[in-house]
Amino acid sequence: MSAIEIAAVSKVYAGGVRAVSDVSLSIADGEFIVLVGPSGCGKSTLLRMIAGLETITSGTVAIGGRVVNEVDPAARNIAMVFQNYALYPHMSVYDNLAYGLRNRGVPKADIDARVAEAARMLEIAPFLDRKPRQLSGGQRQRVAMGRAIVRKPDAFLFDEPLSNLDAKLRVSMRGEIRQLQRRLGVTSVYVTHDQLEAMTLADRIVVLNGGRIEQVGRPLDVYHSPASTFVASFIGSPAMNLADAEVAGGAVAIGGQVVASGVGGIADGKLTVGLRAEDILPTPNGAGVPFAVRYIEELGATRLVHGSVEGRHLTMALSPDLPLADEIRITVAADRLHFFDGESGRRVGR
Ligand SMILES: Nc1ncnc2c1ncn2[C@@H]1O[C@H](COP(=O)(O)OP(=O)(O)OP(=O)(O)O)[C@@H](O)[C@H]1O
Repeated sequence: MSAIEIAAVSKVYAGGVRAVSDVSLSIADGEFIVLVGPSGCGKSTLLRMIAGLETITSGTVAIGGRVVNEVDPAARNIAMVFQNYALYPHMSVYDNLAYGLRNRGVPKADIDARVAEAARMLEIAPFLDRKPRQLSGGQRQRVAMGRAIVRKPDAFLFDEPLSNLDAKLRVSMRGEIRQLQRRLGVTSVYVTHDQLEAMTLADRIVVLNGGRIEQVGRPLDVYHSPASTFVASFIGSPAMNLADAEVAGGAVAIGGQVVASGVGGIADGKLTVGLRAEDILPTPNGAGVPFAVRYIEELGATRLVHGSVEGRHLTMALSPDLPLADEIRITVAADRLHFFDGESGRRVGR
């Protein structure tokens, strides 16, 4: 087990693509870090630099206090789990698990014990004699995890390990990975573009945008206090509503309609206001501002109502028990609003 220290790391690929720019991050021993962001934001490149599969253009990566920039991947004592499992098709599950240990000259009795232990933890003991093609996707993913575990690495690196699985299996494997990581206490770095996976797995989320860190924080802190419009629209489903707004004397207006008043700590002027779907509230008896309903999505436990205030698109989440109407009136809890600079998109105020 080891801490990982990433200091001012950049990656420029041949041809001049700047994939990672000046990223610094301290990952504590035993911590589960999830790198999340849209396609092309540089998360795989950053992970591959930690693994040693990609050279580092500038900056340093240290694992367990040792700078590893020039250290071979095999000598970094990390284990990588890929989305395509990377199992040897002609070998049995047992041999897939034992392969790396045999190569390192680990005694047979030791190998047997480690494989048995991993197989028990992952509930793949009945399949040790099978070939990978005789397993389901979820079982193959477990074997890939097992191969990482038996090596007793200083860190696990996961590159979208669940993206080949169907939605239901992804949810259950997500839970398994989280519990396993907690039990083993191995420092882990996990790459995904799925914000829900990031929210549910991470001790801390690292949101990347264009090769730079946009925000680092615990999942709920990022959710409740996004540092920018980019993070606000990326973390959370449905995405946070963002609208141009005018603040004057603590009153917040969207399209001239005052949706909240008594807002403290925000200077008068034009801003981007952010509001979560669940923070837009229907008002009874003609109070609040008119919200024109466009269409509705029934999700079972909640109902997403898409509509607009003065032509500005907003989505609200309502209880399915409430009666439906073409026009509802709404308000917003003043303390639930987020404010962002209209130009830079950075969070302002609270
Ligand atoms: N070998 C390479 N040579 C040149 N450019 C590359 C190379 N690999 C990646 N890139 C570029 O670097 C940027 C970051 O790519 P990277 O694969 O790290 O992103 P990502 O966030 O992991 O995306 P995805 O979720 O699609 O895998 C992209 O613009 C990509 O086109």
